[in-house]
Amino acid sequence: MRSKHSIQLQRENVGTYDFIIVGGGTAGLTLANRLTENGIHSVLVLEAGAAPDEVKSYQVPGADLQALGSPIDWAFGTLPQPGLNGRQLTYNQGRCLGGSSAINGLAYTRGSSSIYDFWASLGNKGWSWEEVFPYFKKSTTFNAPTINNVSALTYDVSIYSDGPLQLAYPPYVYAYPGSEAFIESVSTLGVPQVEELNGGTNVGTKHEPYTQDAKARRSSSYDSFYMQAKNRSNLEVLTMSPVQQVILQKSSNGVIATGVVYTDYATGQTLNATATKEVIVSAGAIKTPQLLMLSGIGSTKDLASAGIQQQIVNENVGKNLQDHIYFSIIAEADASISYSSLYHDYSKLQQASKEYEQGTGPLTAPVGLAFGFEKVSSETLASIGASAITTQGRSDQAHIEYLYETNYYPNLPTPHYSSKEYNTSYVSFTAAILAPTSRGKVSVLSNSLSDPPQIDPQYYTTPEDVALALHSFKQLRSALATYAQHNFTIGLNNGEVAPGAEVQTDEEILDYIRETAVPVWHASGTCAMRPREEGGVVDNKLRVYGVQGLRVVDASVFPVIPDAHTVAGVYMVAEMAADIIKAEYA
Ligand SMILES: Cc1cc2nc3c(=O)[nH]c(=O)nc-3n(C[C@H](O)[C@H](O)[C@H](O)COP(=O)(O)OP(=O)(O)OC[C@H]3O[C@@H](n4cnc5c(N)ncnc54)[C@H](O)[C@@H]3O)c2cc1C
Repeated sequence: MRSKHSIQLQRENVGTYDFIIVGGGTAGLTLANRLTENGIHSVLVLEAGAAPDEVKSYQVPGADLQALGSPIDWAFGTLPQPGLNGRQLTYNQGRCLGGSSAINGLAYTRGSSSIYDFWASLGNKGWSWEEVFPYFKKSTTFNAPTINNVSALTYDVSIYSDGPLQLAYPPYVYAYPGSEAFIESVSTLGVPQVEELNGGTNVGTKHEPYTQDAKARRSSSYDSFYMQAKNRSNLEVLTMSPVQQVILQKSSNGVIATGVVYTDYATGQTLNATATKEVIVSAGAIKTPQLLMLSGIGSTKDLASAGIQQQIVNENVGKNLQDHIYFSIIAEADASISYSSLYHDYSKLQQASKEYEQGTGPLTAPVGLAFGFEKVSSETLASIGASAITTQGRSDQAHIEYLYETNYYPNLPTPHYSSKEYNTSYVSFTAAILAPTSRGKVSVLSNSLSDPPQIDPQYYTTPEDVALALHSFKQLRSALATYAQHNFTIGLNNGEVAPGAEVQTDEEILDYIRETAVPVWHASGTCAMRPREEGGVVDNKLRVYGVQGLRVVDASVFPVIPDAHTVAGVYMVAEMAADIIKAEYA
């Protein structure tokens, strides 16, 4: 779909704006809203994909996994991963207005204050928790639950405000006993049940709010920031318009970004648009470094091997890729607490759809239903061989996330596709490392946007990451044993079907993890905000080193990945960036 704005733009060939934003995703649409709200600046957003309504079920929280592989997903692939026994993973990223906020798992988590204080300590003045917190708050509205009969549905309304992004607990969890039992089980691991996790202390277990409104519809940046701004006359949004290159001009004052080259899919034309003030790249942590490289900004070796003429040398572009990665222990469970049947019995799915129309039932909630964030003590980190984490300024944060999934997760290998297992239901106990020490890379294969970026996350390639993975597996097994006392699981060994009780030694456990882990899709850090000589691509005002009029605003600027799901941090970065930019052009 093309927006009406795009048709108008095409006809009139209006090509000059104050700001051009590349990518109408999470950060891009947040920024577009804030930069146009004073009515002074004109903004063009160029988005490679369509509007998310192309896949209307994107709005249904419980259909979150169905968006993967659909037309609004880039569905990239990784390079073979040495830490995953050579497996190549699909790497999903949103390709539509709303970007990844339109296809993600909806969890809204800000992370520990110490992460942002750490960002500031890395040479990023202005980014401490105290300074970023108002921007987390500004973007959100929290819709308090109408029923208060669930002990883990707690919240502190003072840390949210009246921003466009809607947050809520799904109606389904009001009456769902499974996640309460999970929270209780995780609390036996030394992870206390807490009232709120988004106020700067990200250690504990509870339900978390989701990016959905009071009627259980997804609130992506498209549904929130874009919908609020879409009729402003100073905002133009072009869908199906991938940017091929940022135009850089050399002058006596240095290199200046003056606009972009983009392809208009509707007409097949390749056009220019001009920015009188700035080009802002918000194409996400995978595509932003790719676009900078295609524009001639990057490492000499990488650009030369791809046949790209270098404009600016920056060895750090695409480096420092950080991500979280999940694995799960899966247990057979009573059908009443599992979503499994929705994946193999269409009558159940149809029933759930009808319930959703009434604002109830399993589709009001995403598949990941309850959370626990463990801060591993320095003593334990030392005893498992992960003490390097403490010396890297990351001792005061959550190191592991525990997540409760109401189905067989990840869905490969999937026993319910075989006839023997057809009617079996499952729940999954999932763990992710939140303080990865491994670092990967995004690079380019050629000088064409048509070639996919080369994604190499390097999961589980450091001893610390492996040690934390093993630790979390053992923690998950004990949590499952507690959970089994509620009689929700079926069968021996607390219902465990994967990997199964025969997997016991560290070597066997690690092999299972390497064979089954999947990304959490939190790609960050590939255009890090840091001093240039310490690995940076942008400064603390998010300006690309060596180029005037060019900024990056998206997950790629995170210098260090937060100990949480990343979307809240992206909204915060975009809110901050908008104020930084508006102050510069006031
Ligand atoms: C499947 C999945 C599940 C996730 N689950 C969660 C979760 O539950 N909670 C959470 O907090 N986080 C989650 N995340 C992560 C979170 O959604 C992302 O970190 C965040 O949305 C990234 O925002 P961004 O602005 O950096 O990039 P995006 O939102 O991905 O936006 C980038 C945009 O740029 C566009 N684009 C790219 N290249 C070009 C080009 N050349 N020209 C024009 N446009 C271009 C893309 O199409 C896209 O719309 C998930 C992510 C995924 C993919």
